[in-house]
Amino acid sequence: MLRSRIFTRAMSSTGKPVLKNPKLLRDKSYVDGQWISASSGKTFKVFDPATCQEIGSVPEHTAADYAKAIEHAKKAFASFSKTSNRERSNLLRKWASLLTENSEDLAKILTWENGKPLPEAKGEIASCVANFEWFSEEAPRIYGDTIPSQNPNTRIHTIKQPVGVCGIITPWNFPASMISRKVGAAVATGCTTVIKPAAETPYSALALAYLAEEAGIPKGVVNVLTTNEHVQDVGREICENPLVSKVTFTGSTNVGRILMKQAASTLKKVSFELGGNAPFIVFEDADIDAAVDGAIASKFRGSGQTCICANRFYVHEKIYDEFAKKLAAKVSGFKVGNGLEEGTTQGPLINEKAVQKVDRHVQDALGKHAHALVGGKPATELGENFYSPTVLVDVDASMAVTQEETFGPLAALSKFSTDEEVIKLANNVEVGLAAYIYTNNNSRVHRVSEGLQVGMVGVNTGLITESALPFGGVKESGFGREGSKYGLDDYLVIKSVVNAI
Ligand SMILES: NC(=O)c1ccc[n+]([C@@H]2O[C@H](COP(=O)([O-])OP(=O)(O)OC[C@H]3O[C@@H](n4cnc5c(N)ncnc54)[C@H](O)[C@@H]3O)[C@@H](O)[C@H]2O)c1
Ligand SMILES: O=CCCC(=O)O
Repeated sequence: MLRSRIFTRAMSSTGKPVLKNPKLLRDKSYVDGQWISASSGKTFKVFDPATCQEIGSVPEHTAADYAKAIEHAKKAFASFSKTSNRERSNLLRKWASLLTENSEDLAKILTWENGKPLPEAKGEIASCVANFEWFSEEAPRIYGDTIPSQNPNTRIHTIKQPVGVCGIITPWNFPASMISRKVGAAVATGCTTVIKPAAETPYSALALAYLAEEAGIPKGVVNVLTTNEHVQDVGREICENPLVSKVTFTGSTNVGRILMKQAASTLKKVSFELGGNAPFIVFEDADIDAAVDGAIASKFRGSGQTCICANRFYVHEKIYDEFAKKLAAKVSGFKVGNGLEEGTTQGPLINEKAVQKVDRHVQDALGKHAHALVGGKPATELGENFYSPTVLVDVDASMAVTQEETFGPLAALSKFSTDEEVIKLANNVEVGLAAYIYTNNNSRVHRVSEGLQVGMVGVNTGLITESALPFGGVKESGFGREGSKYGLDDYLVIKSVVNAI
């Protein structure tokens, strides 16, 4: 029954999504305007996390293959860095409109390899379009300054120039939008790129490369190469190759630490978006129904696998029981299944390891004194990568879920009584990406937002991401801001020109 519904909706009898434009599904890497295999001829397999069926194979590139791509990107930089800002703006606009034209197909590919429900995948593609449009609007406005000198016989002005070749390393949880936020800024500024997508989700990245080619982005500017077993050597190559000027990475804090050490050898510019452990705080004066909706949006998007997902819920003791009951009721109404099936609200996790991590957090909490209002175990009847959306109550700071990012569909609820107490609890972790607060007290909004050690605060909303938002964290969640009016800064260097007259 389940499979037949999936197949009638989006799949052919061969198990591949029915695409209007089959050319979007690429099984080669894109380097210097050519579609290439790995120099060894080796490939690796990619699997659908919902069915565990093979999707296909893509090239298994070595560090030496990436080094060649970096050389091409360096060569392309010589001319691309000299193009006009308007020209680059137009290229980004064209790329954005091709994404819009192909958005249904791109979303299907994304769901197929990542598992998220199709409506969420469509939302992710729309966010890529928004990122490219945003940066196409920023590109013509890269201004320098005229600065009054202390010396009456000297004039100072600054120009902003592209930093150079950018190494881009991205995760599987947003296989398209994490690339678009980085490559959009790179193209806007005149940088060239070598992109390493996650091995779990290479097809969205390759489809973006295909549309870059169609948009007329010059060869060597956008290079996408896939790798799986060589990831550590490739990471080292990107970080240590002297032709690369900047490394931008989204992923886990532990890998961020490795890359930062490696990039230190050539003192590259780095910007890192790393793991989070977002607190979601509901004060006693909050609109409880709105807070429940916000909690669902923040916690369960991507089955809990976004870096800004709420991870720790702190609910005021006066409204705790009501909030918990309402949240559990909504979560029990979720439809868990294959993301390509109509009506699915929760897809699978990316792999078995992810399921094990969620279960470790759940069992640790249950083994202490937490209780499950809903869920609490893997949903093996749906497939090996599914976990039942879970709400736990009576959670406290002794449990792993409050200290580590779960990255899965587990809402863990603790009680608090005072503002000071909850701010302390919220800040008692090493990371600081996002936080959410629900309150109708305006002075509390300011006090608490200012007291939280994070890069982004959602106030009475569980959804904060958009291209206008300076996206990024503090503490061990990394540094640098993507999107927004600041999103180009990491791809530019300021040159000061001092002119004696
Ligand atoms: N801050 C953000 O914007 C953001 C966004 C998405 C994910 N994340 C974080 O990423 C984590 C989940 O994603 P993940 O499991 O893919 O993380 P990950 O760090 O394991 O992988 C991210 C990327 O790094 C690559 N990688 C892994 N080891 C590497 C190495 N030694 N050298 C070079 N590259 C290497 C992977 O192949 C992938 O492309 C979560 O902790 C999440 O919070 C953060
Ligand atoms: O994982 C990163 C979050 C990205 C987003 O919210 O779109």
